[in-house]
Amino acid sequence: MTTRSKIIYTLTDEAPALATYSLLPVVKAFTASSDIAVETRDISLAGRILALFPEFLTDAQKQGDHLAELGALATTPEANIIKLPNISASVPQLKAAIKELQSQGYALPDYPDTGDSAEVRDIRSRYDKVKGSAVNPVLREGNSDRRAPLSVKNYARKHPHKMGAWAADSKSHVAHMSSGDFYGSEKAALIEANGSVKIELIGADGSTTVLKEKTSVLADEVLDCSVLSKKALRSFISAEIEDAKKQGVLFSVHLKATMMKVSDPIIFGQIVAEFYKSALDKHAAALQEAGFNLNNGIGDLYSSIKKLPADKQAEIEADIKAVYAERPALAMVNSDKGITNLHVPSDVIVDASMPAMIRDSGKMWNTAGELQDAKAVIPDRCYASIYQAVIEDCKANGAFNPTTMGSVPNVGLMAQKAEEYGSHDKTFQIQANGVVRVSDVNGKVLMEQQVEEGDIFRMCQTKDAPIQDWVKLAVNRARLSDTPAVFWLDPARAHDAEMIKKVEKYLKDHDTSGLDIRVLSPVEAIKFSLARIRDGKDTISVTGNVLRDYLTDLFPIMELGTSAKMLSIVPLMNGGGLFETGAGGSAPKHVQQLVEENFLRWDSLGEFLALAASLEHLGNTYNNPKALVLSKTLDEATGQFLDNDKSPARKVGGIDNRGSHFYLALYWAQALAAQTDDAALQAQFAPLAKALSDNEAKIVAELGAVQGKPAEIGGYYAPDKALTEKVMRPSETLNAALASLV
Ligand SMILES: NC(=O)C1=CN([C@@H]2O[C@H](COP(=O)(O)OP(=O)(O)OC[C@H]3O[C@@H](n4cnc5c(N)ncnc54)[C@H](OP(=O)(O)O)[C@@H]3O)[C@@H](O)[C@H]2O)C=CC1
Ligand SMILES: O=C(O)CCC(=O)C(=O)O
Ligand SMILES: [Mg+2]
Repeated sequence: MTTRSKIIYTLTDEAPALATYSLLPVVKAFTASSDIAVETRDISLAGRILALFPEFLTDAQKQGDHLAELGALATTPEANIIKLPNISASVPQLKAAIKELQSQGYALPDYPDTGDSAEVRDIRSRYDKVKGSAVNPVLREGNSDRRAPLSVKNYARKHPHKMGAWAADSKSHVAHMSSGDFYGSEKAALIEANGSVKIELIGADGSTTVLKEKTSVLADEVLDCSVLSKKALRSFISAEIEDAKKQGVLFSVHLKATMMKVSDPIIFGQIVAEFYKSALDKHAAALQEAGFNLNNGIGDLYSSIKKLPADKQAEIEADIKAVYAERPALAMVNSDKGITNLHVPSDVIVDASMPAMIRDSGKMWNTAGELQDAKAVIPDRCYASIYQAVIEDCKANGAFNPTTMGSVPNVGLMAQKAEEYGSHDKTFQIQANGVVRVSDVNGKVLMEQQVEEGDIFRMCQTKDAPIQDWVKLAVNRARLSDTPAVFWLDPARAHDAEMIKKVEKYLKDHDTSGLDIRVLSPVEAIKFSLARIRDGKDTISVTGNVLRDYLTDLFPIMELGTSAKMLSIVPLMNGGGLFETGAGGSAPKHVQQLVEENFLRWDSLGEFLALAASLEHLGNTYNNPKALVLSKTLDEATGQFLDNDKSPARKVGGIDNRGSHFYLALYWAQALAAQTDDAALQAQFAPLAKALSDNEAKIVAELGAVQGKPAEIGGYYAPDKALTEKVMRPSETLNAALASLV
């Protein structure tokens, strides 16, 4: 007898949420007889907003805080969570979601841009809890192991995606600052004993402002702090705008304004300010009156000026247009709709956008909808140089070849909000010139930074237990896959220098005999890894939190065409499992395509891989042999799925996400019918395998018949459940076959 064990499947946003309407019924039907409960929790942006404001909602509208519940679960050995990508909302997205919910009858307060009353501050601080990357850091109570399983790598070799050719004289390049950035100012401190630290600004006038009263610290953790100078940033941007114009390349900006939700919108805002300087300076007073916020992008200008008189609006719009004539051409997000790189801070996210540029011959889209060489502005030097190294490699050696290239899996440090991605509550835009001091409870100054008004100060924490776990994970991976592992750490950064000492120390806790484990700076590490992948060889990247994010889009996008095909496991430090699906995001473009032509090109391979890993974990932790049979057969089904190339096509006419789920169900049922480890499962699934295979043509036709026409799902952030279910489950024959199982 087994204990009834549970898998939590998360409900998120955009394309993955739509795909769930079709895939989850398959998962539930297949697991129902195996003593496995599959439950859902809503961590969508809309769901998280509703959970914030119970007093504004009717009883029927109220929603519990599922994210907090899962965050607590993630610290227990029982956790078994399948986490799909979710929206990390910028302010414009947050406002759009609020507006949509209000229109659906939820009496939520508006997001307050201005105002300082206690009530306004309370509302703003509640909304700020769902802003940016607010889900992943809560659930990620472990480090990450992201890789392309062999079957997926073999699939990519057999069915290579398109890679744009690279020209040796490509003008594309990365532009970064050479001083005044976070990289240049980083300081670090190793904490000796449990306690807390205080962050204060000592003004040049002698005044003291407490920036953060108390930050708890644990013995042996690494603290670091750094500053990005507003002045240096502005003069860097001004020079790069000139240079882009001179070279005739597109100007584009690549930040992580969603995950770095405090610092990067400010950097983005400064770039907007510099680019549109003449028009913004001229209309400064009117724009202030309209409530325009630079950090929300130039799109916010267009929506805020609607409040101004028509002639003023027209004047501002004309002056913005005139800017485009003087400035270099901007890289476009959507040239048909006139959406530029500087419209919204969440449209161009560095982890996905730089690899896409590299995949597309190093080019980005211009206003005519053509590809053109670009200057990719990544202001801070901490990680910018790795992309320049890839660009140089492609210029010298041409595009990478997916049929022959090796792989770069990643072991990433991320537990307990490690490094930059946990820095938001310790990041401040400085209000006056002076010195920021970080001191302990005895008043001993641990670190200090000279600052000027407008600079961004940030402090990060990296706990020791996660570092030890990360080193262990790296050694295990290197051993299991017999592959060299490289720690990407830069001795010139104060934080990394501390990390190198720890890595050297903790490697001694493991048997590393016969393993090739190195520590290289990011630029050396990427050069080493690139040379090896060109030779068809694999190299494990062992990185901190940011490079984990960047590399797990970069290499998969080059190797597999998309990071959606990645296996993405987070062994939680207290024994549970978090199974992320793919390594990419929630693909907003895909929703648009579904709504316009009832075609969803979302690839759920990441979900299939995560589910197999989750079932295996459940089988082992709850001694449930049926779960192990389900896992093994799901793996076989996924192999078959890849062999027969049943991934969604990109355009109407081929099978889409729903069709791909049908084939997974068919192959999974066939594998269950063929296995002999569990006779009951075999007997149960043989008729389903027969029904699905007998009706293959009919089901594919039913699924195909709906394509090519608009689909109505009744919302973007909070689609209507009944309408969406109808859209996502259009095959009566498939629905009836699945229903026969439960
Ligand atoms: N784990 C998480 O929760 C993550 C969340 N995000 C969030 O996702 C949102 C969008 O981010 P963005 O930077 O645009 O990156 P995305 O990864 O969502 O999208 C970039 C492009 O990648 C392709 N893609 C991604 N996933 C799939 C898939 N499963 N199947 C097929 N194609 C896929 C699509 O390209 P094409 O259409 O050309 O095929 C897509 O347009 C943001 O809110 C971001 O914060 C981002 C990363 C991780
Ligand atoms: O949490 C987020 O906003 C994005 C996460 C992400 O990009 C990743 O983990 O790869
Ligand atoms: Mg990412």
